[in-house]
Amino acid sequence: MIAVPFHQNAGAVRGFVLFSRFAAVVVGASALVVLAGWCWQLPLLTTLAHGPHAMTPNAALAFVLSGAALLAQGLAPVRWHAGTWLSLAVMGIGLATLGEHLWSVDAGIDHLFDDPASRAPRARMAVPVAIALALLGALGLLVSLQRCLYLREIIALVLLAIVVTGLASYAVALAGSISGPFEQVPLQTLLMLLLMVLGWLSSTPATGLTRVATADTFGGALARRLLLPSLLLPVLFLFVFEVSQSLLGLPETLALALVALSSGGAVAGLVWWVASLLDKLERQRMESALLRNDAGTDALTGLANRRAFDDALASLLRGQRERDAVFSLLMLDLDRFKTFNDDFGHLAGDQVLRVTGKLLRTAVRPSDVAARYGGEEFALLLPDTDAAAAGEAAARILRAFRAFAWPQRAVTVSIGVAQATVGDSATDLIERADAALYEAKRAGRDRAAMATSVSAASAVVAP
Ligand SMILES: Nc1nc2c(ncn2[C@@H]2O[C@H](COP(=O)(O)OP(=O)(O)OP(=O)(O)O)[C@@H](O)[C@H]2O)c(=O)[nH]1
Repeated sequence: MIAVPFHQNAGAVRGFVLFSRFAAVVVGASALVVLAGWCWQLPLLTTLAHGPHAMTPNAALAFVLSGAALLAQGLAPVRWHAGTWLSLAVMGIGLATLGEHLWSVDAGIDHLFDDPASRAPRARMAVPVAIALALLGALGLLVSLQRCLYLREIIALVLLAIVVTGLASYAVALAGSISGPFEQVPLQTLLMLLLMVLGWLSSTPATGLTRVATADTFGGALARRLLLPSLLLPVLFLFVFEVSQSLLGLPETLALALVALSSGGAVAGLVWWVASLLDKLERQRMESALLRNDAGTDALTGLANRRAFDDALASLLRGQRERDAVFSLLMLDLDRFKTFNDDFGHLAGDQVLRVTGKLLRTAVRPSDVAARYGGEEFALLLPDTDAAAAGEAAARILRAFRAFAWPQRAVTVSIGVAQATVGDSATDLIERADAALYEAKRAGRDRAAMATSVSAASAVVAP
């Protein structure tokens, strides 16, 4: 069972870990076949992939060890496990060969699988392979030890650069002839290296560079789809360049124009692809925002519903605790609404509630929260508003109700006003505003009352 950290895409994390095991098995098994080829002198097995050179036995041994180290990495949670030692051995093989190249000595590392009777010529891996294996061992070592994250990522990037340059040389070779430092590097070595580097990076999907590629975000989705193709694009461009020159016989300027055209096309394709992904994402975001709005809206009045009001109140109380932010609450109740319903019917009553929604929305600022609290009761949350300013807002609402041309008969409203005080809970504040509303009703309706303190009776504002 693979533990998936928060914000990481579970499928991607599992996929990366499985890929790392797959890479370990494929590389380890292929390198074993090459070793078998050397042991039983079967040249066909030593050159698995097309190329002028066979993989040397000590390079194959290093890949077997590295594959085993990568497999052990997934199985052992401790730092110093078999994988750590195996990675050290891989590094040792690379460094020893490098030493032989540098000081022109024969330390015996090239004769590990020689048949003593046949006096076979030495099979020394090329310098780029020795460097790459030393780095591969170091990469495995650092991943196993869970140390030096940045150094680890730098080593992985250097290795990828070596592999891509080598593959690019092969792209040139496919179209013409290979030359330069990668002349003696077998293609299978490059492919095994690529698999191993990606395998080591994938074995810890929640850290370093791979963390972005497994993130459960748009960036993660993008990285998963684009990183590998962008690594291989230079190989493709070089191939196009060489084919157009050596196979098609095009002049260099035309070949360059072809490469420019294909790279422009590739970039345009990528931009289009990213744009279409962004477009899809934006539409999904808008749809879910609409759904969220529906869930927080009262169907009859279009105001915020009770749930949205509770959320807004909780957030304002948090702001008050954290930043000492001032805000006020108005509780409103339509006067004698039962009689209105009885006299003119529920449908006319519903129409009054709709108009009330419109009047409240126009009477307050866009940043205020106007909600239907329940039945014919409404609530207004006024951020950055003290009791005096909230009293003015209440007076404005009363005037708007009086000024409206109600079709059946005049409809009035009573309002309780309370400013939030430090230490208030939602219930405290609502109870104070309700008590003030009760005072307004008791004093004759069509008026507002202020809650003067936490416990004291409300001061009635004259209509
Ligand atoms: N038409 C309609 N009426 C509603 C709705 N929700 C609640 N009511 C009515 O609102 C009325 C509220 O009546 P009461 O709570 O007695 O208060 P009131 O008649 O307004 O009297 P005071 O509040 O004391 O001024 C009830 O008759 C409810 O049926 C609604 O969605 N539509």
